[in-house]
Amino acid sequence: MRAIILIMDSFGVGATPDADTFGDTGSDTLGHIAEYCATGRAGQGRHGPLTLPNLEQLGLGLAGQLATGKLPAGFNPNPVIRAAYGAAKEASSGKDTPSGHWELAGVPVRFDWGYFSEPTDTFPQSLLDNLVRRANLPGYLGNCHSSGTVILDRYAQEHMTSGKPIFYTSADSVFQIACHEETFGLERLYQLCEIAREEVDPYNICRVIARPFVGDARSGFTRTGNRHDLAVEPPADTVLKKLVDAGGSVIAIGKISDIYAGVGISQKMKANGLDALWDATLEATAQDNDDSIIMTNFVDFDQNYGHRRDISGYAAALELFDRRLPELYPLLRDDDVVIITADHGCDPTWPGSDHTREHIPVLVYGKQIHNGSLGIRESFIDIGQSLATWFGLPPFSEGISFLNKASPR
Ligand SMILES: O=P(O)(O)O[C@H]1O[C@H](CO)[C@@H](O)[C@H]1O
Ligand SMILES: [Mn+2]
Ligand SMILES: [Mn+2]
Repeated sequence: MRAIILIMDSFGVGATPDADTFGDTGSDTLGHIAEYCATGRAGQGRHGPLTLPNLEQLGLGLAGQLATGKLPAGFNPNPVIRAAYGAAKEASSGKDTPSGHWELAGVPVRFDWGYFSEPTDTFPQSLLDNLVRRANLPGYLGNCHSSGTVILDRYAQEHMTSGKPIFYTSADSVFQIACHEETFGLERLYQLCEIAREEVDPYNICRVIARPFVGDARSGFTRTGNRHDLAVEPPADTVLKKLVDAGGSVIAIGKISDIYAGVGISQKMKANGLDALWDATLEATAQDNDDSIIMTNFVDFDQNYGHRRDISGYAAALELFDRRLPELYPLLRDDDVVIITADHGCDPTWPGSDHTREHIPVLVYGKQIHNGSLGIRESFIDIGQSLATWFGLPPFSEGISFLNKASPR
């Protein structure tokens, strides 16, 4: 038996009851994209209503309706349903990527991460001094909150001439370092991030992220697929770790391995871009790998469209994802389950550039699945608990399974 878990990074389906504590009441990644499409306000590079026929059959529109009370614009109120569908609230205190991923693997993050919250002069001087000394740097640029593309417009040229790395953060518990792959060097950036990982540990920071880029002032600067996240380890055993400990395997595609700090991962497949991530997912699913979890993070939704507040881009990416989905079906076996979900929201119509506190969709497809509503799930932990049940692993102390133990072939 296998579980194929597809994380549509940042694809929320409507604000949770606790969204007010995050300033996110009314945010709705799916609902707002659908509304903008339906009213002709998402027409760059695409046109018309948001068209996701395959996800609709898995209950996406109804999951949105469960979360918000309102069917997303353009969705059929009575679709043919081929899956179990629901929407889940988050138990973790943050709305960041690791919290979301760890929680859906059974391990919520109830402690508070450390944050660098000052908008400018953001990082403690002693941290900056230690980095300059230990990595032998000529200084640094940034030292502020910023979107990762905006900060390149501001500092990339100066970085190239001075050799000073760009340090920045966001509302997340992150220390991000942007450097030019050629002038600064990719390996040197990774080494700097290793040092930074050690230096931010006392501040309880979840991730150090290498954000390499290429280009020049004339042709513009672009970030590359060589991003690398150095996360701390999950605070308890995830369902991935439980499966590997029991002799199964976990195939991590895209940034999944980074997010779980490599813990509970048997094999990594890197891929850059939605199509390449789909190709890798299909390749892994086509292999004979019984007793395994295949897990893919589709980061583009978040990184290229959600944070960039690019509504048309997000809609087009969803439509591409939906078009590729049917390629998965012929590769599935009778004792496989597919779970399509997310880790938080990132409503591209929302002010600012950060994540939004939202329900995630929980779409569950497989021959052994009873189609129909799973309702509102109290936490993402239900996904991890369901996987523990499915694979016959030791259960988590909380979370309610929506799966039965798989009947093997
Ligand atoms: O603006 P960029 O660099 O894409 O940063 C985004 O990516 C980081 C990690 O997900 C978050 O801090 C978020 O703000
Ligand atoms: Mn994320
Ligand atoms: Mn993000």
